[in-house]
Amino acid sequence: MWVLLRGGYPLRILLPLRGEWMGRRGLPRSLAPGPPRRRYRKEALPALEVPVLPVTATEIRQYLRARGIPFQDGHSCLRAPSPFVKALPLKDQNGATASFSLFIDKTTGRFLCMTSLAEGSWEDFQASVEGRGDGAREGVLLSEAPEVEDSEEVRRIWDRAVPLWELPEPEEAQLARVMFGLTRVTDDTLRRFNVRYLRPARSLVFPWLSPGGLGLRGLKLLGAEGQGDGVHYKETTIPRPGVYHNLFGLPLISRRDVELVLTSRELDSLALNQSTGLPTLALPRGTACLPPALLPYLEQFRRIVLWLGDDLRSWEAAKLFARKLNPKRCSLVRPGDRQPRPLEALNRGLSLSRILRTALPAWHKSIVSFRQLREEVLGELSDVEQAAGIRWNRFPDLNRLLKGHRKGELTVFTGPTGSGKTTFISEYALDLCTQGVNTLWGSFEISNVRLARVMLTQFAVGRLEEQLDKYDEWADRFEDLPLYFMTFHGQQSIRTVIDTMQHAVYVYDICHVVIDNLQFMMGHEPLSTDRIAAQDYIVGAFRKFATDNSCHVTLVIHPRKEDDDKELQTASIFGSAKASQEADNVLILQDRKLVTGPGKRYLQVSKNRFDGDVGVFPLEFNKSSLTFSIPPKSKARLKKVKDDNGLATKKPSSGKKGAVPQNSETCLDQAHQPCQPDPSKPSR
Ligand SMILES: Nc1ncnc2c1ncn2[C@@H]1O[C@H](COP(=O)(O)OP(=O)(O)OP(=O)(O)O)[C@@H](O)[C@H]1O
Repeated sequence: MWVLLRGGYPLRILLPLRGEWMGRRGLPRSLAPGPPRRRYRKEALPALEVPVLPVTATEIRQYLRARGIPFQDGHSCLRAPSPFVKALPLKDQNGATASFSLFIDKTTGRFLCMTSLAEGSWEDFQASVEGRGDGAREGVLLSEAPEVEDSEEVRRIWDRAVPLWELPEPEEAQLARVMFGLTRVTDDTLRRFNVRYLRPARSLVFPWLSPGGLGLRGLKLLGAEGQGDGVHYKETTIPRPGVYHNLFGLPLISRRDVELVLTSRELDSLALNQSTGLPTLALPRGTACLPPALLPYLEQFRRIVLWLGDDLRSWEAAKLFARKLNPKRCSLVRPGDRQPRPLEALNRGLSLSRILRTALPAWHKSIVSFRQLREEVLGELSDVEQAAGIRWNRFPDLNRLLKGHRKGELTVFTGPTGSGKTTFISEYALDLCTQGVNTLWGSFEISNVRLARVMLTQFAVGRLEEQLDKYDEWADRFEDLPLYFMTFHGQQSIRTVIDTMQHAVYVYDICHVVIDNLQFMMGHEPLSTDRIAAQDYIVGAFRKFATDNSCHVTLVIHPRKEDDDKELQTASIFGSAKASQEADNVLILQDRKLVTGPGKRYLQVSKNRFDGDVGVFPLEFNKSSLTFSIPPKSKARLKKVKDDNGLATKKPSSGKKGAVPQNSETCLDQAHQPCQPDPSKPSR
């Protein structure tokens, strides 16, 4: 992840540009493995695994009672004695709690045994309790052991890294402290958290230690790089981010700790712990996600304060994570000028304990007064750019009209049959996904393989058929996107689809779901005798899902049959007016080939609830890259439009994390570059 350093540190530091000496993970070649690596993975794409019948907390409790297994109800998990360790004699209440080392996630049924590190699905647990299959232990996975190759690399890097105070040149240590904003963090803090420095990569190294602090399971490297007047941080994890489940700081937590401050960066945890003495943990992937696999480690805390950052995205993430952790025990530190992120607060000489005392409870009843909302409203007003959502890199005209992609909205997308709806929506979603928007695809019409092929071509902005030698390189990068696919094909019931989406939001922190298309949910409806009522019901279900889960849903709906030479309108969406009423945005792919010749399409924004701007802009299809992004020759036209709106003169944001360039030239140039990972966004 790249994070722009903010705060009052001297920023004019000359740092080497990344060049030839860097290997695949951004590590010096001497430390990176030799030839490009291919790993065999069973699934090339992260297809979403959902239990056939999702289990509920009530069913889990009933099952445990029926089997005579004692359990305790926790915040996000049930605790029970683990069948994977030898039973301890139960003497007293404390003894019982200690021996209850099995944590069963109340939402998914997945379990983790903290003693043996065995883990598995609810079905695995049932099979082992019932002694089915190959016996109790064979049915479950042991917590993913690092690949040999990874563990060698981890060990090699760790052994070459040294504590900052052991660097031979004091100037080098001082430069590193300045670069990482650590001038006020003491050696003692760095020692307690076991932080080292890797000289050849000019990176801090944060270890991922096994419970008990003995084994080394992985590493995170944090590099700093000069960029203009600023410094960018870049994170690299081993193993790769998807399985990097480290709660940094865990070895320092005692069993008796009942309060915790959760941060989104290791450096923030250092600052917090040093200045408040409170137990603190850092999330492995910042504000991108809170994997449920980590929840058992957080069960012991009666109170958790989330202090994730200083922007609106961190605030949104804190609210979402609090839901998973049980909002009743969570408080949130609101971003604000006097409440920056912990490391910056330390460097500015602010009192971190005082800021913690201002944390707001995450839980409130279903009725709120303006008093509770006023801070939220202020946040939106003072950060208009982030409140408008994430901007597309490839579609500046869409930014001009819709302003951005926001959580909790419903977008309805329609267009004539075969006009390129799937192709367009694939690029539109891919653009957001490359910027760290965790995306779930429900492609009911075309197979995931075909869809992924289209997306990969769009990602590489070119035909891969003719450059198969580059396939692995692109596929490796594509694989690291936070992109998931539902494995449904053909007709599905809306209930199953919503359950799957719910599961994905919980497990993968999905914030954008694409459903292509709604007609595939209508066949199984009990209301199918009345197709219009069925569609209304389904649209209502997606609307509710988007609002309840603060997740954007993009829904493709076929138009009703109209004359070929007529343009579509909002009223052309199949069914009653419900779809357009419920939608926050309505997008129509207009096919004016009869007038303008084949290949020419227009995208019309015909509803925009956020700020009302509607309009139309041309799309030109590029058959080899399957992209619709604005071709370079439209630059002048677009620039004029931007100038007319006064947007082209607008400066890019102050460099806040999450901000994207607004300058139209920048966006256009990016539109036809092969998609390089955006350095200001999580690199996964
Ligand atoms: N503007 C375009 N000009 C020419 N071909 C296009 C254009 N857009 C998409 N295509 C091609 O047309 C085919 C159909 O595209 P796509 O599946 O995206 O259409 P669709 O509108 O989703 O279809 P359906 O109505 O069946 O859902 C694909 O092979 C795609 O590459």
